[in-house]
Amino acid sequence: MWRGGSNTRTCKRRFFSSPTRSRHHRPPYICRLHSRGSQHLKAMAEVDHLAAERATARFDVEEMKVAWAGSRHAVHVADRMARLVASDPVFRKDNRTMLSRKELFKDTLRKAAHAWKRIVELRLTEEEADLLRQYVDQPGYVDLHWGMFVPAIKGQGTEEQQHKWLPLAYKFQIIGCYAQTELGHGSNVQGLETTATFDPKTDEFVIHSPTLTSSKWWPGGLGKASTHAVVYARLITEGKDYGIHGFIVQLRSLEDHSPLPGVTLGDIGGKFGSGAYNSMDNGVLRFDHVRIPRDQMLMRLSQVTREGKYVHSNVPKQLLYGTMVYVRQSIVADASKALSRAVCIAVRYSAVRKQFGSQDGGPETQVLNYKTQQSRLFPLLASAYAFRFVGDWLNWLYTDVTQKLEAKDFSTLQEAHACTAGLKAVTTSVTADAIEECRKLCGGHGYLNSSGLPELFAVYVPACTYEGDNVVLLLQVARILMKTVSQLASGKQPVGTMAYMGKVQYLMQCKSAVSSAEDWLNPDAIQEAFEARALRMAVNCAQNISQAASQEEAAGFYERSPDLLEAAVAHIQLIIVTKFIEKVHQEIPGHGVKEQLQALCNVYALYILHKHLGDFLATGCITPRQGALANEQLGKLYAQVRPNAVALVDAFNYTDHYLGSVLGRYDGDVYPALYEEAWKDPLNETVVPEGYHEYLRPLIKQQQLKLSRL
Ligand SMILES: CCCCCCCCCCCCCCCCCCCCC/C=C/C(=O)SCCNC(=O)CCNC(=O)[C@H](O)C(C)(C)COP(=O)(O)OP(=O)(O)OC[C@H]1O[C@@H](n2cnc3c(N)ncnc32)[C@H](O)[C@@H]1OP(=O)(O)O
Ligand SMILES: Cc1cc2nc3c(=O)[nH]c(=O)nc-3n(C[C@H](O)[C@H](O)[C@H](O)COP(=O)(O)OP(=O)(O)OC[C@H]3O[C@@H](n4cnc5c(N)ncnc54)[C@H](O)[C@@H]3O)c2cc1C
Repeated sequence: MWRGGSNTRTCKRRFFSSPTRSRHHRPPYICRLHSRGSQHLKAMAEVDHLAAERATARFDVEEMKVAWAGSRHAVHVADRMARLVASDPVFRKDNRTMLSRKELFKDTLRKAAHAWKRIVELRLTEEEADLLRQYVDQPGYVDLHWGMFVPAIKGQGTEEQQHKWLPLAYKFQIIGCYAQTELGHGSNVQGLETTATFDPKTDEFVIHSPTLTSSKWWPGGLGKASTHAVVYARLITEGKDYGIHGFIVQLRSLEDHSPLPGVTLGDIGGKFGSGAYNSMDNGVLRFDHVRIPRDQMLMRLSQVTREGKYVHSNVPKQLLYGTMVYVRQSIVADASKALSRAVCIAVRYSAVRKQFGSQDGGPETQVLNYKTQQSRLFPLLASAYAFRFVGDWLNWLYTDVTQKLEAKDFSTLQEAHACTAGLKAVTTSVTADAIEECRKLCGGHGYLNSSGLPELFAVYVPACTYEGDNVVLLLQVARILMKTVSQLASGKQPVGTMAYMGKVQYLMQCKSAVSSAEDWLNPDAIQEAFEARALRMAVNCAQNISQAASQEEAAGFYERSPDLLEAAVAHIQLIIVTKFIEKVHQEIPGHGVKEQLQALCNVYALYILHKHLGDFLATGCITPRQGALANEQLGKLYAQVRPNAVALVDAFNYTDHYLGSVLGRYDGDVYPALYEEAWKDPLNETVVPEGYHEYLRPLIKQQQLKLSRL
């Protein structure tokens, strides 16, 4: 029932079925020096400025690529798709931040059309097509069409409805978006105001926006591109409001793209940053009594009969939220991609950049050698790997839950909701902050658009808000935690990622046995500390809520919500640490690969412990001395990561095109690239700037005149 999204890692479905493939190779970087700006620089031969760094790696990078990507097949396909995109001039993106909004939007339409043409020509599989979409790396209507419109129909449409609408969507004969959020309500889905009133006389629903605040507001692809939408509206039949349901509504003519009668739509305007999410036409939509046939209500979960009777199938009504659950799990996988891109740029540049420390005219110190740089950067590197592995696990969980739902087993619905909501919230918040930290780690040059980091940040930050505001989602996790704690007394054994709570007697009083820094390398010591902290924080919250004198539970929850947020974060961090530990316990081939992952796993866990030391100490599961030992061990781990750092980011296997950063270039030759990039700015198109004769010259002349009068 949540057959919304396919697991693209395993899906081999071909859009078209011939095996013909073209091979593309990474073009060697040619340093094209700008004619005006760099006459004094000689064209340089290709040099690997990071070769010395790569030589110090103590593991097999090719095998680490496999561990990162998930399989040899995944490395191969990703490699092929990345090169295919990088070698195609239509997918150029280095000028993106200089385009006007209109140019950027047209460029997005062009890229999407070209991508589709290549997908058809090369007969790519769904897995390959999705990778191609990712490497094109420009948000656009196709994301919502494939990522939400199609999944909503698959998950909430009947067989008949799928049969009718999906072939049209698969061939782009219609373009769809997901129109849920309104001007007045986004987080509170039950508060949406758009109405869908059944008219038994004509066998139609009348879709209407009764107030300004009921205007649909934000849906991506709605503003300019979509012909159709899945619209969420209050279903009213026989005079009764049955709450939110999904409806397929045509918005624009399939002939000339003009809005259909009764439909008002447009783009909601420019967004944060240059380039970035401005390629997306987030839209506004109002309905004035628009009529659609009854069979365009998505009727898999509930139906309205010809006579207007409302019938709800015997399934949980939360299945209506299935599309959001699907996208939330894919957002976790995306977090590791965005974070690893930022970290790749910051690590490579930190290895190239030198400041201070020159002795007797010798070279200065690579900034990567500063312990402060390492203590800011290596936890982010470890987090990228942690998010990658927890993302893989979440993808598995989602697939598993989907299969269970198909068999009408709803027992894991709550687990899926808690994990997708919580992991979406934690990974996106950490990633957004980490991209900004990587910008600072790159010093002044990180602030240039050509570093790639400002745009990456601007395009990424809305992930903290869309698909559920992170605070709202963490409060959902907290509610489930409180429910689980309250059931412990009745002897009900928690399952899945909450199973550790079943060890309540032990975890509430255990004391860590760590007595040396090395003891923190023991995964059991880490696991126990994280479990004890998460459980004790949850139990403390539950006690405080119940003690909130004479208050109702909801009021107590409201009062304690800041603490509940922290308890939810602790629970989610435990999941991430657990999944990383489980990953490292698996058989991992390749010289030194397992050892590196082990080190990164320890960095991730001990960094969290160090950062949230207050939580661990307050709940009493570790002592201040044990906290200090964890920090001591962390320092040793950073030293262990240092010689491997560049190779660890090479293992992400990103092309220079995808990274889109002069600072993160594979060859580390950043200075000529920075220099060259500066000259491409439109301001440098003329030597004397436009406006000189109007504003600068008169000013200077006026001052000169004043001076000459003195
Ligand atoms: C050319 C190239 C072609 C390429 C071809 C490629 C092909 C490949 C295809 C793959 C493509 C993939 C692309 C993916 C890209 C995706 C891009 C995404 C971009 C993102 C754009 C953004 C979109 C949006 O933002 S959409 C709008 C999102 N909105 C929200 O998230 C709203 C948040 N609010 C809520 O979810 C709810 O209001 C909530 C949960 C806060 C409260 O709900 P409520 O109904 O009021 O309920 P409540 O009382 O709190 O809870 C009741 C009960 O229900 C349980 N619950 C809640 N939610 C769920 C759930 N989701 N699942 C299960 N259970 C749930 C809750 O726990 C309560 O339980 P009980 O306590 O037991 O009653
Ligand atoms: C780039 C982008 C793309 C989007 N794409 C789509 C799309 O394709 N389709 C679609 O339907 N929607 C889309 N959205 C809308 C998005 O899903 C909503 O903006 C999101 O769900 C947050 O809802 P809101 O805007 O109502 O925030 P609000 O809920 O108004 O949040 C405002 C503040 O209130 C706080 N808050 C709210 N409720 C609570 C609470 N119960 N307890 C404590 N604090 C609370 C929040 O934490 C936040 O700090 C998109 C949004 C963005 C930014």
